[in-house]
Amino acid sequence: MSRERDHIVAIDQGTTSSRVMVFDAEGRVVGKAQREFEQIFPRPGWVEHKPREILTSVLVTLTEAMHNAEVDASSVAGIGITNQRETTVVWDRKTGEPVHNAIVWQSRHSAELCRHMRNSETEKLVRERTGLLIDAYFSATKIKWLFANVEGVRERAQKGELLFGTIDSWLVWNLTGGQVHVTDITNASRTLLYDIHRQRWDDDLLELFGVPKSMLPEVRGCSEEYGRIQAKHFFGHDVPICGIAGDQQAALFGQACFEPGMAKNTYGTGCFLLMHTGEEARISTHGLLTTPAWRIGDTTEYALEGSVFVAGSVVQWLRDGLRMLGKASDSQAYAERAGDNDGVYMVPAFTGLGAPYWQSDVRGAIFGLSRGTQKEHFIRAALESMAYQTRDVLDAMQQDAGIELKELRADGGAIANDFTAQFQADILDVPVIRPKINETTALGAAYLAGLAAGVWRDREEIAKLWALDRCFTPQMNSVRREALYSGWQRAVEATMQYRVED
Ligand SMILES: Nc1ncnc2c1ncn2[C@@H]1O[C@H](COP(=O)(O)OP(=O)(O)O)[C@@H](O)[C@H]1O
Ligand SMILES: O=P(O)(O)OC[C@H](O)CO
Repeated sequence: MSRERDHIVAIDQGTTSSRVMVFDAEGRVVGKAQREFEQIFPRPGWVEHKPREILTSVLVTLTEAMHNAEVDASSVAGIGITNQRETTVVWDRKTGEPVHNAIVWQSRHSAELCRHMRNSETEKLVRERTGLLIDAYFSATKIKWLFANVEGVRERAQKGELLFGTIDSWLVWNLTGGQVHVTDITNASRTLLYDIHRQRWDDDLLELFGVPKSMLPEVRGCSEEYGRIQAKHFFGHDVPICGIAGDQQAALFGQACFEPGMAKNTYGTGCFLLMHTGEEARISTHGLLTTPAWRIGDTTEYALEGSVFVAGSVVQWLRDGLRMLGKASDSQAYAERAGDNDGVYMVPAFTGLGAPYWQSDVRGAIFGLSRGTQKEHFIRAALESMAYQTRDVLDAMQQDAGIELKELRADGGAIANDFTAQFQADILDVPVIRPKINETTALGAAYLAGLAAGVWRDREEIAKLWALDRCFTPQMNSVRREALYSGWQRAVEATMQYRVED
């Protein structure tokens, strides 16, 4: 067993599971554990989690991962946390008891409330200060929903009895025994309450959403010590928690996208394309979000983000909902067998459309069915939808940033699929490159913690650890590419004609 402090533990608290990974100083995974937890769907389009179950899943996987790694807790220099962003927890500052389930990022609880809040003035204010837009995706709308719908919550918050946090805050508060109520800039920036330019909670936005400042966490950088995990949770060692970032920003860091113009796309439940834009916060005019990439020391860097709500989860739906697949990876063979899409397009707008459309009251649709349509075409259309949605956001991003992408660094469960990766390269006409370590989210959190703990010296050292698994180069001719993509654009147009009440 190693005695030097040269390991870093990363907690990756995701939408469907909690994962913990133990990394060594070469950035290699030496142990890991993962646990799924309950997804609660109280109504169509609504998603909730139990905050205490999330905490338990983290504590259990933390122990399991350390056992699997066979390293002593005394060799761990620090813990990094990365998390599903925007998901909202409100709890009692004395007892730690949540006032409600966590309201999850994709959930449409606050969609109607957002419709009432939107006008040219509020939209301008929000866009200029936060880089976001008024959508049920973001935390402040979920807090407002809790105030309006859960008895006594607004009053208790006004009396200073309650705390708010995204999942990182909830975890740090609990892991430190209720001592530390913090978040980092990347998570704060997704609340709709944080001015990303001045880098502080914004009084006008607090007033707009009716949120008392007393319930908000202190906002810190991404790579510094926030507090120490209680020894009882970590084999008797109170190791520092010294890295925090939202999962998509952590993946950007884990992919070593450190230069302006570098971009990564993570194909998980949803799909999140982030392009590093340097120290400049560019406000999008094409339906994208502006978001801090990280703050390290006194330097804040920014990214443009295209958030797609449904990507890998369309494959989960084929597997669990339609029972068309035994396992997600079987989708590749079906798609290849189909040969082409046979004119079939699937628009998986299960919880509305995110970037660049931002239409919460549309739902999924499938087009181009004929008597000859087979299961293979259906599955292929589902996989192709991830690539088309990515093209939608990349086209918008290239216009916003004025930068032509040279390559796309890809990660996440669904890009393990070679068909998807190749088709993505073809539809973008840009090489898609997959790193050896596909778990870049956890890796990013580990790097941020490891920089603070002194395991890695600087980003140059980290960039050298990035290693290629496979590069998918575009093979499709441009006539076919544009014909396919124009079919997709017509399918999206038609989907947006059919509105539901949400
Ligand atoms: N080989 C595959 N082909 C296509 N989709 C896949 C494949 N493997 C996993 N997926 C999809 O990827 C998602 C899991 O990716 P992951 O990065 O673990 O997601 P998250 O972090 O959002 O929970 C699931 O939605 C699953 O359906
Ligand atoms: O948990 P993931 O990987 O689906 O990511 C969720 C995003 O952070 C939501 O903004």
